[in-house]
Amino acid sequence: MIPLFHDFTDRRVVIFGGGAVAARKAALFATEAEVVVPSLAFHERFSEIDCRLHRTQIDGDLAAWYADDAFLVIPATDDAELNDRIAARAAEQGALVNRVDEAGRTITPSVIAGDNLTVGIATGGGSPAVSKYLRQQLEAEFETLDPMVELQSELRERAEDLPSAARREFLWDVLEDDRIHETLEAGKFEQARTLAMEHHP
Ligand SMILES: C[C@@]1(CC(=O)O)c2cc3[nH]c(cc4nc(cc5[nH]c(cc(n2)[C@H]1CCC(=O)O)[C@@](C)(CC(=O)O)[C@@H]5CCC(=O)O)C(CC(=O)O)=C4CCC(=O)O)c(CCC(=O)O)c3CC(=O)O
Ligand SMILES: NC(=O)C1=CN([C@@H]2O[C@H](COP(=O)(O)OP(=O)(O)OC[C@H]3O[C@@H](n4cnc5c(N)ncnc54)[C@H](O)[C@@H]3O)[C@@H](O)[C@H]2O)C=CC1
Repeated sequence: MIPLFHDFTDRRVVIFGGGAVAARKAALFATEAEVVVPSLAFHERFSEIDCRLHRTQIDGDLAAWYADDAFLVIPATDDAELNDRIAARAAEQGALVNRVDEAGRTITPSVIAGDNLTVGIATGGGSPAVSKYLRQQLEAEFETLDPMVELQSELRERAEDLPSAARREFLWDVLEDDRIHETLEAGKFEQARTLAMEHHP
């Protein structure tokens, strides 16, 4: 499987079923997309998620109707046979389908989303728990690496006029300077920038 990052702004995501798994998917996609959730019942977590809840009984025709203008459809009911039907009707409408009860062609990774840095982790459906475990391990690194992206973006601009080899060396000297990592981790961005500029040729 090949990871591909997609901007979900102005995309519609329809999640069928309102259980715990659906709520986790909704929390992720609602950060960008317009999320609609048809279901008979809704997990309490939905009260904190910015999405539209439609209380309804789902069948194949309704699934096709919802899928018509959806970019991504997530069949997330606890009824595998119903999920099969939703997936088939959504695919007919040309929507992407993310099954939650088996590894299909599209899967949701574990995500760490910083202000600047995004990490997505998947195991091809082999072990979602390992994806989650690695996400938890990497989250600690994020406190430094997320602001590091901001710093590096600035430095790339400041180093625009350097010959490309010198520019690359400057950026890597900053990346490999432990003092700068520690300073960023302490939340002292200005000080990190000053230390970084010491490497500027
Ligand atoms: C194929 C996939 C389809 C998809 O959902 O897109 C899928 C399928 C299934 N998951 C199952 C179980 C669990 N899923 C999790 C957790 C997550 N599952 C997620 C994604 C995916 N899950 C896709 C593959 C991702 C990959 O390739 O790694 C994550 C990463 C993203 C998210 O969903 O938000 C999220 C972690 C988010 C985070 O916190 O970082 C845990 C861990 C836990 O709960 O502690 C368990 C229990 C332990 C275990 O089973 O491993 C079952 C059995 C259900 C049953 O038993 O009934 C199936 C169905 C099957 O395997 O047949
Ligand atoms: N991808 C993942 O990470 C995981 C996937 N799963 C899979 O996800 C499925 C869903 O899990 P949960 O959210 O825990 O289930 P759940 O039982 O909490 O939620 C199912 C939801 O579907 C709704 N529903 C069922 N049939 C309906 C119908 N005909 N019309 C309208 N609404 C209907 C219910 O009202 C309920 O809100 C599980 O069956 C399992 O196969 C489970 C754990 C993790």
